[in-house]
Amino acid sequence: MATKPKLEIKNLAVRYNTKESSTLALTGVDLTVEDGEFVAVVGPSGCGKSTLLKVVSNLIKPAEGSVLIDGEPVKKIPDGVGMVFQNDALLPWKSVLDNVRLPLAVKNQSKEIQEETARKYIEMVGLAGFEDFYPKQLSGGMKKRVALARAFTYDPSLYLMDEPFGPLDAQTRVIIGEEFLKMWEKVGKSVLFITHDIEEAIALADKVVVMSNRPGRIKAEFKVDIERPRPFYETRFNPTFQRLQKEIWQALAEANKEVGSQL
Ligand SMILES: Nc1ncnc2c1ncn2[C@@H]1O[C@H](COP(=O)(O)OP(=O)(O)OP(=O)(O)O)[C@@H](O)[C@H]1O
Repeated sequence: MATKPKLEIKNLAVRYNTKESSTLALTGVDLTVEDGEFVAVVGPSGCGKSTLLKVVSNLIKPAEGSVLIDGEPVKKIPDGVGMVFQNDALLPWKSVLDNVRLPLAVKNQSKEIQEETARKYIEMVGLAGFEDFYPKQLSGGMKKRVALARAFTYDPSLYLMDEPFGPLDAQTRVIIGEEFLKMWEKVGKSVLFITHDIEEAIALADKVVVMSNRPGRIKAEFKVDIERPRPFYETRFNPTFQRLQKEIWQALAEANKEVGSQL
């Protein structure tokens, strides 16, 4: 029997209304994330990628269409959804260990479980030995690792990620991407991942979705038929990767040329 998709977005339209203006940010968006699937979304700046995540996390309401998680319409910030955003804030007054165990403290798990789980993920992101450090003592890349460890500690069934490696330099991006991919391949949860980086999208995802200029629509979808586990960096020398890279560049170039309706 086919399992229900983790996330189903149907005929979604989103409009930002102010006293002076009304902006159609998304229109006719259909997108599915299957259970355990990693979907990356790329698209021109301002095409509505962040808006899409905000609707899924119920931070804004759509003008039309529906968002279903596990077949149920989203009515509040859904349980079991973990968010990692570009400028993910750690609590500056809490140590690395306390930041990472926070989601379990909120869930009232025992102190032993909190510590054991948090230490496991701190080690997995390569920060063993830094448990008692405070955020101000860490580099940008290390803070990002702490944020990822915290997301994994929360253990959501659906990850919503908006440019999670955004502020990092190119080399750190690759290192963190590698760590993240290894961790994700172990847990295998559903992910909706926004990025402007085509190579990152192909290296990570099962499916890459290209959005058009505003108002954002789905322009094309590409299945990434590259076996797992994948080496995050070396994957880019795989012929399938290179073919996809070319096709996605072309789709994006066309999407960039399209002049969308401004209303
Ligand atoms: N709060 C808001 N009020 C009015 N318009 C908004 C608001 N937030 C976003 N927009 C508009 O909606 C459109 C989509 O914005 P969004 O941030 O979703 O794009 P994006 O694809 O994530 O962009 P980028 O890649 O540059 O981060 C843009 O034209 C933007 O100006």
